[in-house]
Amino acid sequence: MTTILSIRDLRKSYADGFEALKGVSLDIREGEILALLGPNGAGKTTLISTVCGITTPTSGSVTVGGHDIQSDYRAARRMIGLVPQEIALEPFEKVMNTVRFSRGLFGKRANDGRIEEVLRKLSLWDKRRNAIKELSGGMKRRVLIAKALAHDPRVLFLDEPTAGVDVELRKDMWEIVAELKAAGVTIILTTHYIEEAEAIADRIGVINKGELLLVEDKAKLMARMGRKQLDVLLTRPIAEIPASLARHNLSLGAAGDVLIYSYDTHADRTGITALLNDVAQAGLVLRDVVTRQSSLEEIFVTLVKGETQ
Ligand SMILES: Nc1ncnc2c1ncn2[C@@H]1O[C@H](COP(=O)(O)OP(=O)(O)OP(=O)(O)O)[C@@H](O)[C@H]1O
Repeated sequence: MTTILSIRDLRKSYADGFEALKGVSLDIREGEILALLGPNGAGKTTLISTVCGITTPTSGSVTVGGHDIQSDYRAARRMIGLVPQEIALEPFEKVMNTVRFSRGLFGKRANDGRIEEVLRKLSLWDKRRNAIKELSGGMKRRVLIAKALAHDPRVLFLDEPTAGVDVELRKDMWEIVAELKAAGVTIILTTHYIEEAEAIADRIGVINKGELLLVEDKAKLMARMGRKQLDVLLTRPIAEIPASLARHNLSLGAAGDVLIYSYDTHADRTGITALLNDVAQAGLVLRDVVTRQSSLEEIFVTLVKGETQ
């Protein structure tokens, strides 16, 4: 698969000396959707801003489609679209003009047919003659996307695209992202919503304190996430797990009164029925059973916590 965006040992120290990126390296494949997860202040926006040429890196390099973002910035920028986190739009400007203007900024020749397509896709066509200030918050977000798409970028960055939007608009956004992917656009989005990453990403990257902790295929992470734990609480502690239960791969809690069973929720059979039968056959009496799901969120929290220790 072709690499469209290559980030090498990217570092960013702000004027006050704060190191927001501590050597991030990442290759992004053409046509994929990568979700970047990270707590507040992790460096997600700094990373996106640097790649998009809004922030200057302290060191390291970034190429987009082979174009260096510093020495060949015009060509690099033309390939990129950015939907920023904050809504910064001219309130009195008309929707159509705002989007037209964005296209012009990238030196692309005017193409109202294309602008119409983009506005229709984002359900903004009926609002094209309205001033920005007459739009709802959700529509303003759509305008931000329309602006970012106006020059037909190959790589689209979405910084928290669905923060504070309603469920319907979130679903619409996901659909738009899926359509763009189908059209071959590479998408990098930051999000705080784990379910958003689950719903639309091909790969997931976790960033914390300026460092990329993990980049992994979502399917693999989901497999990890699919693990569930069943705690079988016993009325009386036991010294060891009976041999008749060996096939269930159980572990025994420290106090000897909990049998811990880990299983895959995606498997056809969880093995719970057989386990509980065997537990009863072994003459053990249950006090309670408790299940616990290890989620992507937990994996994320564990990773981020591990870093701070
Ligand atoms: N201009 C600046 N000068 C100094 N420090 C900055 C500047 N911009 C950002 N930072 C700091 O860099 C760190 C990373 O900020 P950044 O906005 O990249 O985080 P983020 O992961 O996008 O967070 P959030 O999820 O809150 O949007 C933060 O500690 C922030 O305070």
